[in-house]
Amino acid sequence: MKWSEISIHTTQEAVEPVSNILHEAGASGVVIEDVADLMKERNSVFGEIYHLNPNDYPAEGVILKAYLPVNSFLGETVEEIKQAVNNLITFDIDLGANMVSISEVNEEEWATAWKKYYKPVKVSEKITITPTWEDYSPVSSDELIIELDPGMAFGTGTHPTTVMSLQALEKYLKTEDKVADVGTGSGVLSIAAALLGASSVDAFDLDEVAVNSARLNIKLNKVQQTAHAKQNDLLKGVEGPYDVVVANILAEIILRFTDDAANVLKPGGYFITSGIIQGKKQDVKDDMARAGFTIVEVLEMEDWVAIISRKNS
Ligand SMILES: C[S@@+](CC[C@H](N)C(=O)[O-])C[C@H]1O[C@@H](n2cnc3c(N)ncnc32)[C@H](O)[C@@H]1O
Repeated sequence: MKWSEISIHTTQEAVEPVSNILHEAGASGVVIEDVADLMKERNSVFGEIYHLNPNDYPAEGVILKAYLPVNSFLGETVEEIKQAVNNLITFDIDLGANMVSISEVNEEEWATAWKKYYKPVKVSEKITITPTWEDYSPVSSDELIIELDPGMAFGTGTHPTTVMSLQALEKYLKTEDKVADVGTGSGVLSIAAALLGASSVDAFDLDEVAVNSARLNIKLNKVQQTAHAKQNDLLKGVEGPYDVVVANILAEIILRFTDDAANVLKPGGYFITSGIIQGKKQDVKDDMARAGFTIVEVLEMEDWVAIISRKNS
């Protein structure tokens, strides 16, 4: 698969909002590099990756790098990223150089770029996510290890929205539960659900590439007896019943299927939603109440919110 590297040269102040834009555009991880450090490697970095004259770069600021798969939506996505970054000026955020550059990298270069940054991460009490190339040994006997290969998946599994979803699954999922994972991406939440003892997990994603990568990761983690990935638009045509529905997807999309989630969940079942920005928290809470849910917990990490609701009996 071909990947596109999106680099944005900006200021420290803009790191968080620009990272959020990249995440919302579908990047599962953002690499932040200090320009001063990069200048030290100017020959390789500026020469090979950016194809720019190093003298054009001031020795300050940061470069945010994210990777998106090259597909038919890429052009549109890049335009949306540029637009969203420029919109930040309206909020008085100093974008500095605000240079957006795009280059295509192949599988090998992409994997090498990630290998530098992607290490095993303990994301919850029990779950550690580790890249396939790391030789990781569990620290305790009840530790659950999810192996992800970002060379064939979207996610490193360590974005705050994913981490909060994993923490909520660990807390609310019971052994033998039936689970639906809406917007599975790399399949990380489905793998976690299976490792936590679910009896079956249906993983849905609209994107065919995501479905394929979820299938590969499910197999890699040896949970293919329990978890199955399928291309599907949200919960359309899905009957359930489920004990848990988990969805790490944008608030605007969650609002489109709260009724369907209520329909497929058993009374008392949990709806774990993440990927919600602070500004949309109240909209999602209100819609949960309208659709027959009671909010049981709200988690917050950086600027992101996860809402755990329970279907009323
Ligand atoms: C933020 S990613 C979450 C990936 C993974 N579940 C995680 O927690 O790391 C959101 C996923 O939702 C998928 N998605 C977006 N719209 C969808 C829809 N209408 N139906 C199903 N999946 C959708 C995207 O393709 C993407 O893989």
